[in-house]
Amino acid sequence: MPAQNIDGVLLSQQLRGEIAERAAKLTAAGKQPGLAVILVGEDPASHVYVRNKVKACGDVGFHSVLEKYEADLSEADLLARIDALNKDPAIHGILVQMPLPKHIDPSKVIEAIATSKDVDGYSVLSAGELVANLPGFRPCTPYGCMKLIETTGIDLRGKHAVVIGRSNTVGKPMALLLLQANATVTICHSATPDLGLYTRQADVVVAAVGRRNTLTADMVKPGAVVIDVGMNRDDAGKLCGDVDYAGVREVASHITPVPGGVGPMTITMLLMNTLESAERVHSSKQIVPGQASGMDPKPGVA
Ligand SMILES: Nc1nc(=O)c2c([nH]1)NC[C@@H]1CN(c3ccc(C(=O)N[C@@H](CCC(=O)O)C(=O)O)cc3)C=[N+]21
Repeated sequence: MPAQNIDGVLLSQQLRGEIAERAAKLTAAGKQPGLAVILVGEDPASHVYVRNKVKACGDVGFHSVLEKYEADLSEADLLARIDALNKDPAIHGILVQMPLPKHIDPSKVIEAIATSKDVDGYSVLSAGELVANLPGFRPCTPYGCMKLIETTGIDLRGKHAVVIGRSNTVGKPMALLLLQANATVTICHSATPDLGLYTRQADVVVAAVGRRNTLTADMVKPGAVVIDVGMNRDDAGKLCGDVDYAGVREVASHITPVPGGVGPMTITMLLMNTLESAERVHSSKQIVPGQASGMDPKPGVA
């Protein structure tokens, strides 16, 4: 029996419905959620993504502002814009679309965003909150992957999850989220000599490599859950993931398609983070030493 398709468009629709309801309550109370999206330069793909994000905001009743700048915008001017948005009470989330032009240091820009508005979850402080199990904004793509995995009903406790890829935006946070859900986690990457050796033992595989056909049917344990974060083009120029969907579908129990899997969920979790920022769900922004709410329940237990 072929794998069940995990439909990221459908799950996004459901979650965006809930987000819209919660947003309407805030708006009625005079606190409409607001997202600012900044785009620098001419990258055509970035223009498409940014347009989708702004449209998604409108669909759930958020206020949004899109600021587009020429590729020669100075780093200082960009930092000044972020500073103004940090202080703007109508804005609860700030997203600076990556990649930035080469003369701008992405790390400087990300760290300039107030942690309370870092809805991408890209800053060092947000990353630290994830590592420490503290409340905070989780990076949208791995956060969305966790929601997709949840729909399969799999209990991750005691399961082996293999993440392929170690980027700061996907692979590393993905591994931490799976770990937090009590999976045993293996991280594989470009220097892993025999990928199949690991993936064949996996109950869950998350592929986030950026190379098509990285995961093929012979590398997958029967019944595994397969999440495809890849965004590549095939020879015909069609969007495809890192997974050989047609082959792996015959072996896995559940699999996400590309497009229509992880991509839409990335935008949905951006909306969720922005909503929770407006609701001030994560109010832990001053970290008080010794009061970390995410302390391990039983200190000393590995
Ligand atoms: N600061 C920042 N935050 C980001 O979250 C961020 C970024 N920079 N830079 C670029 C990447 C890429 N990204 C995508 C989000 C949704 C889809 C998406 O919805 N994809 C659709 C298909 C879209 C199509 O057909 O081209 C899908 O998979 O079904 C894709 C890519 C967010 N990114």
